[in-house]
Amino acid sequence: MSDLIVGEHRCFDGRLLYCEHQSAVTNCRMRFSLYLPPAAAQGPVPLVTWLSGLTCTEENFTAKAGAYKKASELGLAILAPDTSPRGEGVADDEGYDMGQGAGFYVDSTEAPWKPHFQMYSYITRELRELVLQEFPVDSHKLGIFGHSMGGHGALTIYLKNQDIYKSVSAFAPIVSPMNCPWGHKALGGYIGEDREGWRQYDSCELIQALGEGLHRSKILVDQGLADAFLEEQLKPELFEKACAKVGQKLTLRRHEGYDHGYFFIQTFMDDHLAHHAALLG
Ligand SMILES: N[C@@H](CCC(=O)N[C@@H](CS)C(=O)NCC(=O)O)C(=O)O
Repeated sequence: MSDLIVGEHRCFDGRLLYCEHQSAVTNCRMRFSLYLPPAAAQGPVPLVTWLSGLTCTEENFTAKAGAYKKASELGLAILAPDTSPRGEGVADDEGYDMGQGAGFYVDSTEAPWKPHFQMYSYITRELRELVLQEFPVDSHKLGIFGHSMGGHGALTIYLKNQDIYKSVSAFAPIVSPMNCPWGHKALGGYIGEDREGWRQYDSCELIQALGEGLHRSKILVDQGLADAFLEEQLKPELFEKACAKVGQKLTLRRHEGYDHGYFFIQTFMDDHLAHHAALLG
């Protein structure tokens, strides 16, 4: 048994693991949860990584998304990391939208964030390699999805690493941090005020820059129309336009009455898992 495991629960005949390790990338202890479906007892299974939104730890998705019944049936493993480095020696901000709980899945270049806030490298390199090494997961069948700040993380990480991730989807993603207050604050703080550097973390910019080089897997995005952040922060129409410009297939579903929270997420979770299972095979 892996010595990363600090808690284990049987769940829909699979294993829900809580894990902890010392990260060389974020320079602190990091926690994540990992669901292994029953099929993982027979051999490597596809893995989807879930990236959570602002204020979340690994626990929000694990306890509130209602994902594991379907993941068990489909034979999908799900990895849910924390959203930032944490601890007393780690920089923080008074606001909920910066610092601990708000890593934005970028590699910081600026003080005071740079020594720990390296979430892009942590997710795409260190954590991925650790999970592949320690658990029965198929390195050729990796997908990524997320919510809000984590939707931004999933879309940008997928677009920058299509050799690694074969499927992507998002719930209420921040599609263009270059065009919303959450993004301006986070990218300005973590990357610095030179907006040229922001383009590498903006899914609308990335998709247009890739153009014909795009992987042609369909992207799935769900958005609630009663989401309080829709107009000021999320702006899915910008991603819709960017995808249309380069011929990227996108299913963007707008749902009357749904807000930004995990009840919205759990309502459409099965569709997202089926989307990933179909693309990962
Ligand atoms: N005012 C909210 C804003 C943050 C927020 O809505 N976070 C979303 C992601 S952007 C979330 O998933 N919150 C935790 C939860 O619903 O379990 C708070 O402080 O919780």
